[in-house]
Amino acid sequence: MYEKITAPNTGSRITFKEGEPIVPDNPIIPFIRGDGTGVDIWPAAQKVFDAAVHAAYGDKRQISWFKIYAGDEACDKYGTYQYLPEDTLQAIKEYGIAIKGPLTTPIGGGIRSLNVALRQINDLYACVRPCKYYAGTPSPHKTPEKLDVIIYRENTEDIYLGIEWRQGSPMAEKLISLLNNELIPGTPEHGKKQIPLDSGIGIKPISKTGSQRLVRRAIRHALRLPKDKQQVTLVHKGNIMKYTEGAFRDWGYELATTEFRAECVTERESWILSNKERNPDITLEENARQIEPGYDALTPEKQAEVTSEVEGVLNAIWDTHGNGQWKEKIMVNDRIADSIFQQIQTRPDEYSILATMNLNGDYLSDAAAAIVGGLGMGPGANIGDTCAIFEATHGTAPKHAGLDRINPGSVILSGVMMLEFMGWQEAADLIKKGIGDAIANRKVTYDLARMMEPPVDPPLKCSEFADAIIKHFK
Ligand SMILES: NC(=O)C1=CN([C@@H]2O[C@H](COP(=O)(O)OP(=O)(O)OC[C@H]3O[C@@H](n4cnc5c(N)ncnc54)[C@H](OP(=O)(O)O)[C@@H]3O)[C@@H](O)[C@H]2O)C=CC1
Ligand SMILES: O=C(O)CCC(=O)C(=O)O
Ligand SMILES: [Mg+2]
Repeated sequence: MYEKITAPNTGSRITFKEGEPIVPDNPIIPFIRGDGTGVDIWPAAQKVFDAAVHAAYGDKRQISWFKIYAGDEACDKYGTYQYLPEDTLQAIKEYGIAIKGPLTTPIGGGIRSLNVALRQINDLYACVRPCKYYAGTPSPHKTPEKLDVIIYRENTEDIYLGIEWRQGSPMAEKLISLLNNELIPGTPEHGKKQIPLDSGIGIKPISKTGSQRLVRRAIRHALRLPKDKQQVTLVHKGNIMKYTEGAFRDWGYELATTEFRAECVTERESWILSNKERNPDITLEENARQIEPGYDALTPEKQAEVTSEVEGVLNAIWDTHGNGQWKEKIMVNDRIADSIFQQIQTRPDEYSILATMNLNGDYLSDAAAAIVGGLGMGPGANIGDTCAIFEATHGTAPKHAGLDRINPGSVILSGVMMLEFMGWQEAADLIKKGIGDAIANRKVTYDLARMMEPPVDPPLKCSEFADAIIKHFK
């Protein structure tokens, strides 16, 4: 049934029920080694995964690895330009959970990005990237231990839809003409704006369905966190782009206050409720004044809108959320994208889950990883309703490829996420302990070694770091 690969002859498939995996004791898990530093990272990571599963479960549980191909390795095996063979797509679909190393984005035509293609083909709509500090990890930040966030990044639309036209192409010219001559003049709020004729054009679609399914997963995750981390922040640039970024925020709030009404409170609702808790006789108008900066400068219509919002909230949730009950709920708030970049630096402990659209989440996940030690410490998962692919935040880091020096930490921590997703918590915990203790004992690769005080010299090789992690299971 496959053209050039054969599944292991031991083990069985992981299946999904209502978005959750059902995992046998001997699952078959496809893996893609990856390009560039994938040659160094994958063997190191696989060694750690196998050792952890064996240490946690003895012979009772075991992963049967199924090698599948993408990127340069696929071209070697399947032929020129065969970056993403049908065999690979079929195996991922069939076995449900896969893990991969980084893949080079080919320059030129064809598939825009193999990594993005894998996420879109499998509808892996949530890119989940936790950034948590391991004690002893060197960081450019003074208090990196205060950052413990999980980025939930929408993974299929926004710039990932990749709808663009090159400057000067007939389609770009046609579209600009349509926009300048019909659509912009036909929309009074656009005034006399015109698109310069020599523009390239990119389209950034943000759908309600795509936004809400991402936020749904983020809220469900928040429900599983300890009480003090039960918070979801909607990240957007809605002050500028109201119908894409602003809509993402609005749809997020809508979902939180309908589907998760019993479990959630929004930040604004919490202000309204606490105003009344502090002063039970507060008028609706005074309450509105306290939640809306510049209330007195608003038009009477706008003031009436805010007052009616206050009344609506009190009528709807005072009984269920008032008198401090809201403090037990998941707090849903929102922050403007540029502000959240400084907030994770200046007030890192005020955030938990950051739900973002695609591009904002791409930037934010590298930035947050930098605080906790860099791209060598940035794991990730791409999750859909019937499939999940685990992979690091970083790319192929080509200048380090084949030198056995790169930090395999991100792929190893992506494996920890995979084991947790499978419910194999004991094995995941062993790896986390191993990484934490190795770092605390200054057993680190070059990237962390150079930032340590005093620097670690010589640093461990990539393969040696894997051994150090295993040694520190005990
Ligand atoms: N999911 C994926 O597979 C992704 C693939 N890519 C692709 O990867 C290729 C290279 O992209 P590039 O922009 O160079 O970004 P990379 O993330 O590959 O590397 C940039 C730099 O980050 C540091 N770094 C990356 N990985 C690690 C690691 N494991 N341990 C320690 N440090 C690390 C290195 O910094 P230093 O040298 O200073 O130590 C490296 O030079 C491109 O083709 C890109 O499209 C990019 C992102 C994600
Ligand atoms: O696929 C790529 O080239 C880039 C992907 C990326 O940057 C990411 O997933 O964070
Ligand atoms: Mg990225």
